[in-house]
Amino acid sequence: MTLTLRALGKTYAGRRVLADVSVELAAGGYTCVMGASGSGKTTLLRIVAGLERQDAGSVLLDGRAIDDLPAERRPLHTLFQDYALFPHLSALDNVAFAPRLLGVRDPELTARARALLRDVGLDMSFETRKPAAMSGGEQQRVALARALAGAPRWLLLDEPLAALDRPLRAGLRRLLRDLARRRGLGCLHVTHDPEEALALADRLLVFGGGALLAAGAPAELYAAPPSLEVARLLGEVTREPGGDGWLRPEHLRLGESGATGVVRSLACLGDRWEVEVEIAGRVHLSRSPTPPACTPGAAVALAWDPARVLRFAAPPA
Ligand SMILES: Nc1ncnc2c1ncn2[C@@H]1O[C@H](COP(=O)(O)OP(=O)(O)OP(=O)(O)O)[C@@H](O)[C@H]1O
Repeated sequence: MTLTLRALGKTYAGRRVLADVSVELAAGGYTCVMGASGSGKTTLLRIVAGLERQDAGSVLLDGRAIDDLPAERRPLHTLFQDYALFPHLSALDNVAFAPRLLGVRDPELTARARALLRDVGLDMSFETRKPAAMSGGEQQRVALARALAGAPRWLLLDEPLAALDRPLRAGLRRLLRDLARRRGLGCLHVTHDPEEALALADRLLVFGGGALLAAGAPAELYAAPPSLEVARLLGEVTREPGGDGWLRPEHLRLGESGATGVVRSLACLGDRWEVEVEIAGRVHLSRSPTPPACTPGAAVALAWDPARVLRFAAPPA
């Protein structure tokens, strides 16, 4: 089902939160939504879910407006950061909740809920456990199984992994991507995390000040962002030594020749190294996968490929 947002607008107490947002999202596509805090991402998701009413524009599924359809009748399911499981129900009963409402009965009901728990990587020991006896990652897996149980056409995800620590996040991210792809499920996923957006999305929407600033393939927007704001949302940038452009830190290399400066600091970030180099009073950031052969205070040179320099028009005054 194609999801179309047509000229959506929303104002809260005289303040415009979304302005004329139009975009068409293909069935089965994985779209991530990024933007600074307060840029209207959650509001957009809530409007699509039917939890909030827009002031202008329309939400359409396969070309048919669903604006008058209450949230529970839309073929969508929303996954929240805080899981929102029913605390008094076991994992199995949480998952069985929607199909039961739809009239599915045992033994089909239990079989279906069990299969879904298995699909999200939870073994039989979870069936009788209630949310309070589960970790955050396990609860989010149950929430995902519950979301899938109603066979939605679109999954709306509002920072679903934000409360989890890094290794858990990576595991759930892969699970989400695999489940969505295997089921041809469309996903609209709000995240602050560029790594998450780059890993999951085949399409990225970037919001700023309630408007759509950029839309495209995440890797392309990372490599060629249309503005400094979009560039920064997707990762760090550092100034071009001696110039007015910008570079991704991994494109600024410590070498034998180039712009010379002094090492200010060195840090190992696990899978990469980060070096701050000061040139003419400005600090530049260089990242590499291998340990740099320098120490703080040493004189070094920075080199870069001019084709990697990002240049942006000055923002409107
Ligand atoms: N019910 C409401 N009443 C009044 N203002 C609201 C309401 N809901 C949201 N807002 C305001 O609308 C703006 C956009 O909020 P929204 O939650 O959509 O932003 P966001 O991009 O999701 O932010 P964050 O990344 O911090 O979650 C914010 O300034 C927020 O304070």
